Amino acid sequence: MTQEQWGQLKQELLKTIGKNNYANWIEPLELSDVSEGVATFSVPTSFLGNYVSQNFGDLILYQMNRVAPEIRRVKFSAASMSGKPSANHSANEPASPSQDTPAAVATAEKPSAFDTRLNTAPLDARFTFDTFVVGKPNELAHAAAKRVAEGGPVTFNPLFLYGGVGLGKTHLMHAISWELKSRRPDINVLYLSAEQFMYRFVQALRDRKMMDFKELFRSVDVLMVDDVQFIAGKDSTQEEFFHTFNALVDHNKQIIISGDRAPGEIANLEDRIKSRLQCGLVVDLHPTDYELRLGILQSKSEQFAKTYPGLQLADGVLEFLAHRISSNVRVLEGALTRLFAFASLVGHEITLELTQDCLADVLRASERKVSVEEIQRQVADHYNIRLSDMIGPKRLRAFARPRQVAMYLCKQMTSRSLPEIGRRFGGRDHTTVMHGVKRIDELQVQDAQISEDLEILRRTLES
Ligand SMILES: Nc1ncnc2c1ncn2[C@@H]1O[C@H](COP(=O)(O)OP(=O)(O)OP(=O)(O)O)[C@@H](O)[C@H]1O
Repeated sequence: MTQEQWGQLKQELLKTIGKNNYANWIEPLELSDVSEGVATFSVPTSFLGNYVSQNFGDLILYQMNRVAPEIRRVKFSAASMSGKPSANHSANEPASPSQDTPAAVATAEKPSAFDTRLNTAPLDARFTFDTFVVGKPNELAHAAAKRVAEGGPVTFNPLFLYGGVGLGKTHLMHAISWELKSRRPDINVLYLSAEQFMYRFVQALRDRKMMDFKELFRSVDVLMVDDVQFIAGKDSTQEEFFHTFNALVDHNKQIIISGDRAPGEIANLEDRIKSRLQCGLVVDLHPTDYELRLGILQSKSEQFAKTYPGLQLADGVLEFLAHRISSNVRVLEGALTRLFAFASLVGHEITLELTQDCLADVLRASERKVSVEEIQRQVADHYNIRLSDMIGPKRLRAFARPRQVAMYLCKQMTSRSLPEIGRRFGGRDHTTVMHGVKRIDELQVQDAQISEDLEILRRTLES
């Protein structure tokens, strides 16, 4: 197992356990040695080693075995790779006790993993309903998740949550799980990613423990499977998933599934599974809008204020970020974390200027590239006129005003020069464009309708 192979394998792990778990638990691992069938990882603390070993140890071993079948064990050692002492140990101290994850050979002597418990990814303690900010784009998904989390009679089965990257699917699933566990500690809730399902299934096949596997999955009261698109194209796993699904539904057990798109749109997913997934309630998490982003930023900055007491946040900073970072919530959160950490380091109030400095790269990356054509199309739509009339020579006010609005937006939202914009508007001169831009600049303060139009158009174009 080379460092390069480990690097590739980490990417697999990222897909399996999600970005949050990955960043917390896998990223800090350093592969320090592979010899005599044992892969040793250096970890910064024995706590981390312990945790990774318990929760991800066999997953790591399984993944490693795909490229290096000779590895029988993975070991997590709190001594650093370079031989330097770790934070907790002096150079002369022996390395802290490492935590070994037994390989298939060793597990054979132990009680089967299926007899004890499932080694699934742990729930993130921060992902609760309390910390989930609700807005228009996610209110339906939130309401459905809340309903399921009440643990009452099963009304829709399955609940299928879908949406783009970083929009809160995993957060909602963990929240359901936390809530169910606190309301009904007696019931058996199982949360896992679709890849973990596959991994368990493959392991059961390999260890000839299919009966245990089936029993275990059929004994849960609530089954949650995250990122179901992963099993697309994996025939035997799909087959097993289908049977598990049916057995649970037959016994009126709640199932909650998430995916990156609607069931019908997942390529290479068997039709019978698609149709089962569509049987219950299918709800999607829409891309965030400005208000939701602002709400999330406000809620997160209140939490940060507790970590960094005394740190001042200037007015307008959150609004600026909500306006400028329109990608997913993960990016938004990351930006805020960085901003607070940076400001506390330099001991400075978080001003707009500091924000622009500190987050220059994030802001640049999330600059939405809007084209002149897009703007023209949207504006024509908005004013209900034909595109050709807007671009063409007619001077009627009904066309001239929208034309000026479109020119203004092109100047604001693209990097095109005035002559270039002029060319795209039927070969007009750059002074005409300049005049139009100036006129709209004036009008947006005097005319409430124009300023509202601009706001709507900007938002549509940015989303
Ligand atoms: N409405 C929300 N309120 C508060 N935090 C949110 C909200 N939506 C997303 N987040 C946060 O954004 C981050 C990404 O969310 P999550 O991991 O649930 O996304 P996901 O939809 O599962 O993405 P992926 O498809 O990448 O797995 C998490 O830290 C989560 O807490």
